[in-house]
Amino acid sequence: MALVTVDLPRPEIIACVDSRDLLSLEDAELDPVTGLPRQLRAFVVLKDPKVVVVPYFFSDEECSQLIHLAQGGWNPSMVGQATNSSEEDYGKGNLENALAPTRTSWSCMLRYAQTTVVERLEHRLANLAGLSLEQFERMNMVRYAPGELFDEHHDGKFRPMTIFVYLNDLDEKEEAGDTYFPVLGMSFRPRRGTAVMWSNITAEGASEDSRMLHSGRAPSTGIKYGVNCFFNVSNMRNMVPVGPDYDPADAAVVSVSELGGGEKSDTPKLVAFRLFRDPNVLAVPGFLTQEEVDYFLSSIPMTASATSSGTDTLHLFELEETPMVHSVEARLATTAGLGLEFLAPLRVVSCASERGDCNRGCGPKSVYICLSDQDEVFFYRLGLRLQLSRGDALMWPNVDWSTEKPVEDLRTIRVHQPNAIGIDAFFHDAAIREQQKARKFMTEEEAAAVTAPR
Ligand SMILES: O=C(O)CCC(=O)C(=O)O
Ligand SMILES: [Fe+2]
Repeated sequence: MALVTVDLPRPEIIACVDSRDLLSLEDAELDPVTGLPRQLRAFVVLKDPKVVVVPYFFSDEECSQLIHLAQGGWNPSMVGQATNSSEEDYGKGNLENALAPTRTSWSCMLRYAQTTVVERLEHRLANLAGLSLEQFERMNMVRYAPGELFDEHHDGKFRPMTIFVYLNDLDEKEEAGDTYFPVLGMSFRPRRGTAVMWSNITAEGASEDSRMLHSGRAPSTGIKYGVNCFFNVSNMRNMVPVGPDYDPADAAVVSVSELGGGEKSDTPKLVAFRLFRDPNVLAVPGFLTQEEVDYFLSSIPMTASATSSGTDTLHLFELEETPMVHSVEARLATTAGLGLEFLAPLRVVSCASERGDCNRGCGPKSVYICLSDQDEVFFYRLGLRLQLSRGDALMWPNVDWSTEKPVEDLRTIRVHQPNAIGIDAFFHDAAIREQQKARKFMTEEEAAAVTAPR
């Protein structure tokens, strides 16, 4: 990520920190409602430089949700091309732009407050760091299949603080997959929900603390999931101001299938209706044909059922998996006015009917296509109730680009009717398709079948 300028001596003896030894499950006394310890405990495992470990900082459910949100959104992790960049670029962190053998993991950036859980974690992280929420960068998820790694690097002096949280446990016998600090002589074992926090700058604050060099070492079996929670020197978290939530009774009701007269002709012509100007919410009646709706519904495994109150993925399609999937993807790209290469894999989902639980998606633009006979999507910050029939689509932005910096737009959060099923589609900021094809992505099944040499 960042170039390291100083060569410091490295101790031969390495201290391995297992957060479960610091605080066992029996001692943690988890609250049955939140899944978190009644009292979070932070352990200072090193005084200078200060390194803090917080066991059970995220609950099991919170960890699972983060992994779920990244599904289909994994891109090969990138590194900065330090040799071509100026000191100024490095200082600003404008560097993650190239594939490199020194970083072979996969990454996915979540959106700010993508769900209520994400928003809650953002606040918890800022409290732990003792820094402002505005300095928080979007959560940067990482995934390592066996053999994949992130070699020695420094998170950068433009990031005063890093909190890295492990989102799953590796096999009990697994000794690899740790986070290793060669200059400190310390190694951290991935433990679900455990946070490790350190500062990347010296106490004086002006320069990089070169002792914080670290690597994410490759697991040998199983997949390691984690999330980078970086605090930046600059304000990053810009949000569109939101007013109070609407009551359903005070909202405008629009029947999407009746827009444009509601006739169904033999030669379907797609028309996008703008239902809200700022933010720009579009509705496209009859976006999918009956045949297409049936096809997507038939992808849902018999055993699939929603397991949480939030958005649940029932089936994730591969990119261009079949000619029908490809043609729907291409239609989405044209209608959204964005290139196909930005469109993430389609997911058939069961939708959330509780406020805050619905996944806004990782990208700057979202699409929802109704597969249920009927649904009502309530944008409770816009006061807009949109009645949908099978095949009708909605599109909206998650980010306001009208000024030069991206501003997160939470006005388009929504709820559905209970048990609604549809397709969630997200357009990313990056050409996700090209990137996803640049490296072989190992599925959970493939990863379970391999052991990487250590
Ligand atoms: O995976 C790890 O253990 C550390 C990852 C890391 O340091 C990073 O992504 O910046
Ligand atoms: Fe790092």
